[in-house]
Amino acid sequence: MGGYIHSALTLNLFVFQEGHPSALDSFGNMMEGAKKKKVAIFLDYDGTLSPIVENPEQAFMSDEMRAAVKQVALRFPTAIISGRGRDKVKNFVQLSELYYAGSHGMDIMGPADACDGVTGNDVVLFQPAAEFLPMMNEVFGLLLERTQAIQGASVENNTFCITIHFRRVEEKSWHLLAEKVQDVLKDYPKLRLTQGRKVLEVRPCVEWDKGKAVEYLLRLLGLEDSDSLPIYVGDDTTDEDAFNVFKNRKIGCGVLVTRGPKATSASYSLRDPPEVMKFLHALVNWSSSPSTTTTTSTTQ
Ligand SMILES: O=P(O)(O)OC[C@H]1O[C@H](O[C@H]2O[C@H](CO)[C@@H](O)[C@H](O)[C@H]2O)[C@H](O)[C@@H](O)[C@@H]1O
Repeated sequence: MGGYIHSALTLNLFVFQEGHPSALDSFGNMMEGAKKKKVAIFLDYDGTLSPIVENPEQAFMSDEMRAAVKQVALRFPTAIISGRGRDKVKNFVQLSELYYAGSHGMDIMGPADACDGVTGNDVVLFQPAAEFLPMMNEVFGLLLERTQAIQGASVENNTFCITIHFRRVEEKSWHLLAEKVQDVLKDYPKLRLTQGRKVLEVRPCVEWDKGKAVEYLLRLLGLEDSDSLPIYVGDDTTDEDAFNVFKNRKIGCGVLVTRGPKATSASYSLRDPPEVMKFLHALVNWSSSPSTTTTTSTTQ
């Protein structure tokens, strides 16, 4: 019996890898069409640049990863697109050369020197759910209060999104936690509940997600045409919104970070953050190779 299950899993993985080859093994193919194109890089944070850990406050990225992202950002317009609050993810990444889209893309900021006529500090570019801020703070307080009795549960304020973590909650209490969250939301019809990796997330009912944030940044950077090659690397269900933009518009390359087979709209895969780092190094080497003539966006 165990042998059959093992063979079935191996077969599933084989089928997945056929459809979503490794972005490292297929790097040449992936970048073949990119010569003379304007490349832009979009990176998710948790599970992509940093490992998934029990305590979300300790999801640090390594110095090597930071150095790799910095090298990429010096060569291509680069953005971090995260479910975390913008300031929080920026504190983890600690690089000023990047665009940051926090709260699943609902809080977009650019480096001042990349924004017309602005010098000095970072510039907030777009907040499609700005009016929800007081409501989000109110609901954050209620969720903290109503879930505090559940051992291991924690609530994270991600500005335009509230994340309820259950990674450290006993499985038998997951249902109770979900009920408590739904109970709070009954009084807030303008908020909706989504799910990520061992988290529930409360978001405003606005038509905005990581995919919309990527489209916004592509427009801003003048990278919407077929002369561009945007690449998005992410590991979570929320990253599928960005992969779908590429798939529907027939542009770019989506790269899913996963150890096992998953339903995805990405075209390529990588196994874990160490492989993501190798991929970033490959991009840096590729941009420096003599046969590569990349065009840099004028707004970068
Ligand atoms: O869009 P992302 O940058 O991937 O952010 C998504 C959520 O990531 C964080 O939670 C996840 O990582 C934690 C640390 O490894 C882990 O403990 C948790 O179970 C994961 O879901 C972050 O804490 C959330 O706020 C983000 O929404």
